[in-house]
Amino acid sequence: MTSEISTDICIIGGGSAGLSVAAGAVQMGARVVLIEKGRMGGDCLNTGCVPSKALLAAAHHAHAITRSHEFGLHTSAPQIDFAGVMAHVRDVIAGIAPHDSVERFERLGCTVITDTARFTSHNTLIAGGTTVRAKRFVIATGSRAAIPPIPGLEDVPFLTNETVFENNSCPQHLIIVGGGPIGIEMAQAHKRLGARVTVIEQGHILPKDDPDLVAVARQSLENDGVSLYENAMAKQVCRHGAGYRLTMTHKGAELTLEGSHLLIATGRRANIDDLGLEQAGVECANGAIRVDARLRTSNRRIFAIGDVTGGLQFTHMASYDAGIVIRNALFRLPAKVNYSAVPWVTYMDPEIAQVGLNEEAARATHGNDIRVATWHYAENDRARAERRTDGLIKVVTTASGRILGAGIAGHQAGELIGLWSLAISRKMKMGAVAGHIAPYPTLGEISKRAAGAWYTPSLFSKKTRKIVRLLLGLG
Ligand SMILES: Cc1cc2nc3c(=O)[nH]c(=O)nc-3n(C[C@H](O)[C@H](O)[C@H](O)COP(=O)(O)OP(=O)(O)OC[C@H]3O[C@@H](n4cnc5c(N)ncnc54)[C@H](O)[C@@H]3O)c2cc1C
Ligand SMILES: NC(=O)c1ccc[n+]([C@@H]2O[C@H](COP(=O)([O-])OP(=O)(O)OC[C@H]3O[C@@H](n4cnc5c(N)ncnc54)[C@H](O)[C@@H]3O)[C@@H](O)[C@H]2O)c1
Repeated sequence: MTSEISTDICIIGGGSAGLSVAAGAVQMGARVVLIEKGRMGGDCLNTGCVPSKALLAAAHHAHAITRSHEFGLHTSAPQIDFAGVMAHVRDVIAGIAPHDSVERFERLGCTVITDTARFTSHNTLIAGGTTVRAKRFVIATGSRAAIPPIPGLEDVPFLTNETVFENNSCPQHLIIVGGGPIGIEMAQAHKRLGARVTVIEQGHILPKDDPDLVAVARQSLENDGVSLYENAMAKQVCRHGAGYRLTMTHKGAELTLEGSHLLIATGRRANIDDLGLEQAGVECANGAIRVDARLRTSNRRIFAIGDVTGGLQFTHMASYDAGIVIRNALFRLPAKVNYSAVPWVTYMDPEIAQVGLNEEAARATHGNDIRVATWHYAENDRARAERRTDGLIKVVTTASGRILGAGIAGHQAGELIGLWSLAISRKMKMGAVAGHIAPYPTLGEISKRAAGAWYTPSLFSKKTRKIVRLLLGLG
């Protein structure tokens, strides 16, 4: 049976991006059709942020137990029930799922079609037996794991983010190809849950982060016992018994590893195939949908947001993009994206967080006319009390003190980065952060002290001392 629907907005993809537009638009009075071919909630809920953070939470708990003696507490080593850990992961997903469910979106007033969408013309698509005509479309079809051209890989089964959370038994030896956020989070999670773990990275780990922060991450992984091979090239993979044999070159030598499990985490590929983009007049560039600053595609009535645009691939960016689309599509406002204050966090322990420009990027855009202020966790009383003294904050400013970027490697870095995100988006100077009152003893003082450190050279200079002595001399 076929049917036809005419609507205001039709959204393809029920992940973070699509759901954010749908929930906003329908509650603002638009008629919304939402089409999802798989699980509502997309990657973030089912195979991304939520399961990875739930797995990491279990891993960090296990690790904390092993450190109990540092606090004068004596416990035995944690007994890790890997299947139990995975049950916890699934329980966390199940707890959040109702919020992203078909039922909730139908209650909000959306028409939800659970099928695959494909454009048939500039203003029509088909999903299952339904033809949808809409004034505006939003493509939010996300991304999937990109598979690198390693000889032999096409002939062996391997894990990606889509399958790694379905594994119920602890890998004896997990080999991870790719040292980006997925590879590193999964490496630490599995190591702390009892697996032997090896990471093979063609460059250096966490390449999008500041090298000073990455050094903290690398040390932590090495302390945990993760084997890291950086600047290593995987050459060949094959089956070996029930596991895998991987050959790589590293520091000029050829090495062979044998592992029980293989996880590929080498980046993402936008979901643009079989969408009928040609019929819709939507152009792609570099394997992703090309959009302008208003997130419009080459067909001005079709927007694209989230991972499918190949930009910054985070859930918070999917929601941010959704807000821009709502302003453009519903209110006809020419709202444009501004990505100057986008934070991101890798949730290893300690966390690695960045917002705005790191030192290298700031030098590339502002030359050497920048200043860098740092402060170390070891100088923070709360960090000492918690025995979490590894790490630092690094803030980059213009010569006049306008904040360009901040990076934090340390306990709760993800919670601390919000202040800097606000500071950059509000174009604040270091004085604003230096002048605020931070409660004692909190890790938040690290931010204030970094801002204070920025003033140290001028505050405690010969000139200041001269002025103070002069003023005191007045009586
Ligand atoms: C392991 C992992 C951990 C991550 N951790 C974090 C994190 O901690 N923090 C963070 O901010 N980000 C994280 N991310 C990134 C984050 O998950 C993504 O940026 C986000 O999910 C992108 O949302 P999206 O809506 O663009 O795409 P998706 O979530 O991929 O949703 C797209 C949806 O479209 C559907 N679809 C595709 N094609 C069609 C079609 N033709 N018809 C109908 N439906 C279709 C898909 O089934 C899917 O449900 C992580 C990603 C991974 C893989
Ligand atoms: N905490 C978070 O916010 C979080 C967590 C996980 C994922 N994500 C998002 O998902 C995206 C994808 O994550 P990712 O880690 O898969 O991708 P990524 O692109 O960030 O990192 C992939 C890494 O794999 C390496 N690589 C590529 N091909 C290789 C090869 N053949 N051999 C060895 N190494 C190779 C790259 O050099 C790179 O370091 C991230 O960029 C991020 O946007 C976010």
